[in-house]
Amino acid sequence: MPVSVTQRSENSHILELKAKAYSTSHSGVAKKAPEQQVEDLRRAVHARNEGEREFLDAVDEVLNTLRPLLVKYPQYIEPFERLVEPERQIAFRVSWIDDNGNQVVNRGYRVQANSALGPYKGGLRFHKDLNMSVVKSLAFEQVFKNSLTNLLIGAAKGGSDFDPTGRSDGEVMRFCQSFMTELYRYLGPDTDIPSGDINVGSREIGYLFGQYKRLTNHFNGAFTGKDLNWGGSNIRPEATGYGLVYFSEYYCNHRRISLKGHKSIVSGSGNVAIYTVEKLLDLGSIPLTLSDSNGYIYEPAGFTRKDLEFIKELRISQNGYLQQYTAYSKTAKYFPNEKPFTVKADFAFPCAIQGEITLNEASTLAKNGIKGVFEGANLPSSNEAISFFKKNQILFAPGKAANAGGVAVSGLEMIQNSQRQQWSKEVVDEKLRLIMKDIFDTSLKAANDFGYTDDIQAGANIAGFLKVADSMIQQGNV
Ligand SMILES: NC(=O)c1ccc[n+]([C@@H]2O[C@H](COP(=O)([O-])OP(=O)(O)OC[C@H]3O[C@@H](n4cnc5c(N)ncnc54)[C@H](O)[C@@H]3O)[C@@H](O)[C@H]2O)c1
Repeated sequence: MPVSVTQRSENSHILELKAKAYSTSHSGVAKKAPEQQVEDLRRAVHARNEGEREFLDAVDEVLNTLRPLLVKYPQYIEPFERLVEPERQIAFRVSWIDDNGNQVVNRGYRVQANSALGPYKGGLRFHKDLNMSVVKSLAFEQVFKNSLTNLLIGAAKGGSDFDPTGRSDGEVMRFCQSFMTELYRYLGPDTDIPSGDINVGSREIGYLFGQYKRLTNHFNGAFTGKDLNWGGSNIRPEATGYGLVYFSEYYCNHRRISLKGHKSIVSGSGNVAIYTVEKLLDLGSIPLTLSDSNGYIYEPAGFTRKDLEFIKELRISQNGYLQQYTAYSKTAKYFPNEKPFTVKADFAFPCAIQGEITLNEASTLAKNGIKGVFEGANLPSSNEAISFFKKNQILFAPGKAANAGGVAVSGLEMIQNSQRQQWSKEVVDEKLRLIMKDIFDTSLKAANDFGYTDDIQAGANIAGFLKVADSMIQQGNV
């Protein structure tokens, strides 16, 4: 039997035995040294996915930390080789009619990365820059994240290059209906359960679910992130931001530092950023910034709860660009076309989009004395930035662990749906807190077990991988 991550240090001799058994049974096939096999695999993945920069960066990020494990226990090289190839990739035309009667053609995607632990699960994103490489990178990342939640969910990601900014409700609805008319055949409560992501909130989930129900004649839990009235979970909108701050608190406590009374940079101003700021305020921390794709706002004494309520309203209004905040606040400064990572602060919470922290931003953050970077967004830091943080003893929590609260509460929504129940806010929040604690503890233990001390990025990759890989081995070569 493969051993679970939590048993791993006690049973490391079992892994050694399995490694020996594996090398004996594969002695005729695996002639090359494991180091060479891993390097060959890396090259093959790069050649097969040439030009898919985002996807290859995501694979390299994981492989960099898994390499020692794969070399020591080569029985895991084969499952890794299968894991980097998504089980299914769907790309499709989404044709719809805008308010002026014109035809618009967009592209839809769903990448079903891995189902070793359960039905595919992961968000849908509507963003003009979305392409197959980005979707594959996010789906790959989701494999490790979902594994860490311990909720028995597989991994997927999807969306479209449709940009809902400035579109009417009617246009968004017609787009969602056309999108779902193709995607519905790949979904279902035991098959694939999407939720929201950038620009896909409760309005879009409503339109998508409505069309799914019309086409399948089933009212079931094929979506999460639903409205509370028809099967949503309490705390789902807040879950990613709250979970991020809980996770950061556990990491800071471990290093005997505190978020309380310290200043934070937050990027983004969407779902994740807003509830990150809300929870930071609960803890007595001082959030200084928020941003969108046009620039950032800086509130020198930190946002108050009243400021946050204004920002929430701004977001709901269709033209809610962040710049409008300066008409409300006399003290805030707005910096067009800039990112907030030049502001001097103790902690950074990137909560907008992938690739927002490159080596440039990382070194500026370090010069300004940053103590920790906790990712609310998926893949916001480049691989060079991550190495830089680690070399400079800056705490770094990768999104796959730190922002897993969103998918975790989606998993709890699935449980509530199948039981036809709705739990209270307090119950869901407590479960969220425990899940984030468990992810932190599991990642820390895996890091310790494999010689990475408290490197949570390495620990999260190892713990997330081993559970999926062991399950893949048990389920045979499929
Ligand atoms: N919603 C969730 O539950 C969840 C869970 C895990 C991870 N995430 C990740 O968190 C991030 C934010 O998602 P969200 O749900 O808050 O989405 P959202 O649509 O609510 O907000 C997205 C934010 O990103 C900003 N943004 C978009 N493009 C940008 C660009 N090019 N440069 C700078 N800012 C840009 C938008 O202005 C907005 O403030 C994404 O990386 C997403 O994948 C979300």
